Amino acid sequence: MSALAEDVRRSLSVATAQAPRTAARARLALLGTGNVGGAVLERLAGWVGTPFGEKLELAYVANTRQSLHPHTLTPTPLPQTGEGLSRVAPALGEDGTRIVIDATASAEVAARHAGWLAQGIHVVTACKLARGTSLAAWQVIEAACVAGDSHYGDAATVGAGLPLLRSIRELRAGGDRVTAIAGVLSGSLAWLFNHYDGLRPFSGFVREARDAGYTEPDPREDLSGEDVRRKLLILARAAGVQLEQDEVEVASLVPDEIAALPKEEVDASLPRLDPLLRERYAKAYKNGEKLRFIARLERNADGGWSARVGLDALSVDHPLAGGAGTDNKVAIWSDRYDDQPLVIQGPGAGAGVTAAGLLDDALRIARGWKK
Ligand SMILES: NC(=O)C1=CN([C@@H]2O[C@H](COP(=O)(O)OP(=O)(O)OC[C@H]3O[C@@H](n4cnc5c(N)ncnc54)[C@H](OP(=O)(O)O)[C@@H]3O)[C@@H](O)[C@H]2O)C=CC1
Ligand SMILES: N[C@@H](CC=O)C(=O)O
Repeated sequence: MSALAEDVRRSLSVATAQAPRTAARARLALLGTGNVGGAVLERLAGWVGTPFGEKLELAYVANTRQSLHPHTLTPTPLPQTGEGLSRVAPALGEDGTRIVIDATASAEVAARHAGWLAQGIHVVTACKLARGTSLAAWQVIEAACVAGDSHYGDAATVGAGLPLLRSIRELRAGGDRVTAIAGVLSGSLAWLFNHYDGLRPFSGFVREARDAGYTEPDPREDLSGEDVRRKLLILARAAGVQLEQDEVEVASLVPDEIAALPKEEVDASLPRLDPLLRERYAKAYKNGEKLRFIARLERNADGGWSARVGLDALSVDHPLAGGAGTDNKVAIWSDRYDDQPLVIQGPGAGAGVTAAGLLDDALRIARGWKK
C-alpha cells in the first residue's frame, strides 16, 4: 500500500471511510498531505463517531504524487499535477455541500480556487497565494464567491487560525473602521527570534524551525518577509484597505545571492545568514532591545495608507516584544479601540493549530456558514 493510502488509513477507520454517502455530510477534498494536511487527517480521525465527524466526509485526498478516494483506498499515481487538479471537482460530486481544503503551498492549486468557487464548491485554505498576492487575484476570489454563492474559509492563512480575520470582520460589521494594525505575523520568525541567542548559529535555528514544520516549504519565503507581506495584505484587504503588493515595503533578511539560488541549494547556503544576524543581534543586545519581525499598516494624515514589514529592535517592555514559542501578537486599532488597541496573541504556526483552523472553517460551511 502506498504512503498516501497508509496515511489516510491510519487516520480514518476503513469502516467510516466506506460508509455510504449521506446528504447531511459536507464532502471534502484535501489537497496536501504534508505537515498541515497530515494534521487535518489526524483531526478527522479523532472525530470518527462524533457529531463533528457526522458533518464531514472525506471524498478525495491528493498530494503531488498520488490521489486517493477513501471509499476505495485505491491510490492512483498522478503523472502531472495539472491533471490531478482536474480530478478534484468530479470527485466531490454534483450536489450537496462540497469543500476543497487547500493544505499546499502551491500557486497552481491557488490558481484553481476561483474556478471551484464559481462552480459552487467552497474553498478552505491555509495557502496565502490566492488572497495574499495581487489585488486582482483577491478581487477574482471575491467575485467567484458571489458568482457561485460559495464561501472562502481563510482563517488559517493568517495567525494559523487565530481569530484575527474574524475580529477585523466583526469590527467592520459593527460599524468600526480599522485605522492601524501592527504585530508579529510570522510563527517561524517569532520562534527564531524567541530562540536565537547570538551565540549559536542562526542557520541552525532556521533548520530547527523548518524541521518542526513552522517555516514554509522553502524557508526563504519566511526569511524574505514575503510570507508576512501576504498576511499583511490579507488583513489589510479584510479591513477594507485595498493594497497592492508593491505598496508594502519589505525589508528582507535574505541576501540577493541566496534569493537567487535553486531550492535544493538553500540549505547549504543558510550559514551565510549567520554573520548578518549575529551583527543585528549584538547591536540590539547592547541597547537592551529584542529583535522582532514586525508588520505595520497605518493610515496617514492624508487618508492614504503605509505598510511595511521588517526586523525591528524593540525595547524589552514594548507591547509587541512579548510572547513565546511561535506566538503571533497583533494589535488592532479601530474607532472603538482608538487609544488602547485590541491585542490578539497565540501560536501562529504549527500543523495542529493550522489544521484546526482549516476544519473550523469547513465545519462552519457544513453548518451553513453561521457564526
Ligand atoms: N506549517 C504551518 O505552521 C502553517 C502552514 N500554513 C500553510 O499551509 C500550507 C502547507 O504547509 P505545510 O503543510 O507546512 O507544507 P508541506 O510542504 O509539509 O506540505 C505541502 C503538501 O502540499 C502538497 N502539494 C504541493 N503541490 C500540490 C498540488 N499541486 N496538488 C496536491 N498537493 C500538492 C505536497 O505534496 P507532496 O507530499 O507530494 O510533496 C505536500 O503534501 C502552506 O501554504 C503554508 O503557508 C499556514 C499556516 C501555518
Ligand atoms: N511559515 C508560516 C506558517 C504559517 O503561515 C509562519 O512562519 O508563520
